[in-house]
Amino acid sequence: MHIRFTKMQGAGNDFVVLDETQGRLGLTPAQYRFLADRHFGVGADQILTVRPSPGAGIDFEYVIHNADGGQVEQCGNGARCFARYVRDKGLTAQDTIRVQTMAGVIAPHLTADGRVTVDMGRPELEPARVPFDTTGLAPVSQGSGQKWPLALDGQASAATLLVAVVSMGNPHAVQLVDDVDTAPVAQTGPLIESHPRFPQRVNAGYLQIVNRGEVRLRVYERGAGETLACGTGACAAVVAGIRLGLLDARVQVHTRGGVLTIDWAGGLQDPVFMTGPATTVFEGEIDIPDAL
Ligand SMILES: N[C@@H](CCC[C@H](N)C(=O)O)C(=O)O
Repeated sequence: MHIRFTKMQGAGNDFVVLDETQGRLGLTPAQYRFLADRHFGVGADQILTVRPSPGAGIDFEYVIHNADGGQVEQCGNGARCFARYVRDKGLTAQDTIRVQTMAGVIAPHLTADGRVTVDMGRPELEPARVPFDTTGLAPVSQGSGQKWPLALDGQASAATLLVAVVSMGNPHAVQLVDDVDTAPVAQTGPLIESHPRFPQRVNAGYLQIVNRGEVRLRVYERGAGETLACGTGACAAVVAGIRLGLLDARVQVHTRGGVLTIDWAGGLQDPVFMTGPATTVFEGEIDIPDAL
């Protein structure tokens, strides 16, 4: 199969974007993996697919596959790139777009300065709904938040971490670290991602508080490994930091690929807003092998 694609990035989290507004390509998980492969395919953390409106009041459907080929509920940096893509391709003239994802409707807004602000919806903090299995665990309370012990068996040190669990439509485990540069992301990230207490696996965030309005963040993403930035990870980390009493309502999140601004008023019904860049890198065409 021969297809056209657009390569995009948001704060260094990179994407292959596919247009299915005129019909489905029908790609298999192996073909998504091929596109994401940095040696044999195009290379990307996620594949984003644009589909037509699924119903009244919704402008588009936004489908997300991780580099491992699995379909996932949400992608924040991708949402900004999605909005930039549909505008640049002339698929809409709107500044604010209502987009159906697996996790519900989100609303990206293209701002005058070229960035995109996304209403990411409200965070979910109930562990069972993240989902996180708390059986036999006692949380450590701090502020209005909770940290849960997570034993990393298989670690030489048999380390027990303390994680705040948050869903932004997709699951996140956020731990506080003194310095993201020395955090053992490559070692503990895969163990947290596949920890049995997270039945749908999890994105592992490493959060360094700089001050009440500024943090540094690294994320080992479910299905993609460490990325240069994770938008939902930034939202989840700021929500966790605010609940733990460590952060104010507006936070600049420094990732390895750029800065994201996260705003959250702090109530459980309040939506989280994420603002950041969305950039087209190049357009291309590729043959995807049928037998993968
Ligand atoms: N990079 C994303 C998140 C993509 C999905 C994630 N890896 C998951 O499996 O939930 C973002 O910017 O939010």
